[in-house]
Amino acid sequence: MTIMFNKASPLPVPAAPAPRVLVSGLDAGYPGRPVLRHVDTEIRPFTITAVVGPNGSGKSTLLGVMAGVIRPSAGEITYGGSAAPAFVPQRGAVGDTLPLTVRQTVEMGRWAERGPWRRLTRRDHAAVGTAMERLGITALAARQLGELSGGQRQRALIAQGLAQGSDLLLLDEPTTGLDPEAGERIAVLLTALAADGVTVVQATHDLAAARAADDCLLLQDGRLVSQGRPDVVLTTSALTGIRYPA
Ligand SMILES: Nc1ncnc2c1ncn2[C@@H]1O[C@H](COP(=O)(O)OP(=O)(O)OP(=O)(O)O)[C@@H](O)[C@H]1O
Repeated sequence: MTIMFNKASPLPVPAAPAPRVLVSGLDAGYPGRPVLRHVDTEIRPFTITAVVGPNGSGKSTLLGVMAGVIRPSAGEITYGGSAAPAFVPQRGAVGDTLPLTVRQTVEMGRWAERGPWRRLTRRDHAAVGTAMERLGITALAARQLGELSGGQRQRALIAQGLAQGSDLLLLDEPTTGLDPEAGERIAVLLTALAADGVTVVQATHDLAAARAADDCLLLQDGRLVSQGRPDVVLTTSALTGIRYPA
């Protein structure tokens, strides 16, 4: 007797989602100071990508290009989404002597859409309130930025980014200089944001944060020397090679 099996038709392989950011052949830097050279990479949507590398390797420059504040000298950057990225600069780059309350700081996140001089609408206030709540800083709303701890100030800056309502959040060293508890709080928050559909890219010197990311980009002297899962990128030899303490 011959038993005939129906040949199973192959299951359709789900297509990988389009990258949220696609970087091809990118060169960028500053007048008279080329930094990034021939960078090719893509940022997967709804993930956390850690950009790592030694001081001066070009992490902030890459974020600046993705944020649209540094113009590439060659190559292309394309976005798989319509919302402009929200950029959260290094905490040290934001003067802590500015006479701004936490609420005013977060409200500045609405300026891109509203402009600095127009009154905020009810929708703007709702976005600001939601961002402050999400970051656990509602009770600090009336406090001056300069009176806050490093972790609180960092959360105010992330809330400002969130208030922009973008699904692409670019953060420059969000946990640098924070105590482990404050850093962990931010790490948990970024994970929750990614789960809610935000694509997160963070430049970081924090090895724990890099290891917890979905993807890592390792820069050295402006070149992307490795990219992929953290366990593949952050090998002992790679970390020794870039003079990170392993
Ligand atoms: N505004 C600027 N004008 C000229 N050169 C700059 C400017 N900003 C950065 N650079 C230089 O570009 C190079 C890359 O700097 P970048 O800030 O991107 O590195 P990084 O990896 O983020 O460093 P770090 O870990 O210290 O923050 C460095 O050599 C730096 O000195």
